Amino acid sequence: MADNSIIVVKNLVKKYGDFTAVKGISFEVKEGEIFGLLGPNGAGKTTTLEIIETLREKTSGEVWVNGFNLDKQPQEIKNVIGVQLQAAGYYPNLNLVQIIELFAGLYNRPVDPMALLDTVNLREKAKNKYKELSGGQKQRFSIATTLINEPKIIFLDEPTTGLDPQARRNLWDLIRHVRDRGTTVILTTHYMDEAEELCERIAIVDAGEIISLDTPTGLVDKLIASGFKRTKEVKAANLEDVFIELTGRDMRED
Ligand SMILES: Nc1ncnc2c1ncn2[C@@H]1O[C@H](COP(=O)(O)OP(=O)(O)OP(=O)(O)O)[C@@H](O)[C@H]1O
Repeated sequence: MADNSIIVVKNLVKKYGDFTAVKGISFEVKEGEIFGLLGPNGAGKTTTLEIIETLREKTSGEVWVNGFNLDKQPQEIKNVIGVQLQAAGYYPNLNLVQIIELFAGLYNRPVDPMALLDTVNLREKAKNKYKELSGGQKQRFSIATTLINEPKIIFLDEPTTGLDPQARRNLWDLIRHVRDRGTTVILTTHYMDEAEELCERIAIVDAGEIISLDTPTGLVDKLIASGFKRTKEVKAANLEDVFIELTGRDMRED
């Protein structure tokens, strides 16, 4: 294991009955990086993530997180990771501060809810209920919930799905900010631009296998070196550039 690998996955297999969703994958995530699992629907990204998070049983293989073995030290792993708490929406009558306090209680940790809400730019929504937030605000709040226990690693499953371009950029900035504070980030996405923009290294997952793993530039260079040529001429801007240029980078009531 390389010294700076905070996650090590070896020959991980997950079967659901007769169906093998994860087919013996191996990869390492380095401390302090943003690592992406990129792949189409059903590739096995969420399954892989949730096994590492101790939320799903694996069929075989080995996993270490921060040096802790998944089979022997799951509680130690839970203590150093932050997961998105989907349950936030189950508390319709609690406001954001109360939800944070509730989860901090579960983690048995003191927390400063306003400081945490500041991190994700939601201070002014502190007294609002979760259901009153927009899609982008919900996503930001869900990132805040990963940070409650001051984890070494956070896991984000499709963090920007369903957001508009401004909100996506805002969330990318937030994820980079979290990483800059020293937290390792592992995320899943099926957006190429997100992986390219945000991730230091990407594992491309398809049908339960890692078919390539490298930096975004490394992946593109490999393809070019193989003789690949685009059939269509590429313009210096794309439709998303047009949209951002016309509507601006400012956040909406996301
Ligand atoms: N609990 C389960 N029982 C049976 N099959 C499952 C279960 N969870 C996932 N699968 C199957 O395993 C495969 C991988 O699913 P997974 O959710 O890990 O993919 P994914 O890459 O995260 O996809 P998506 O991008 O759609 O979220 C899929 O074919 C899915 O139907």
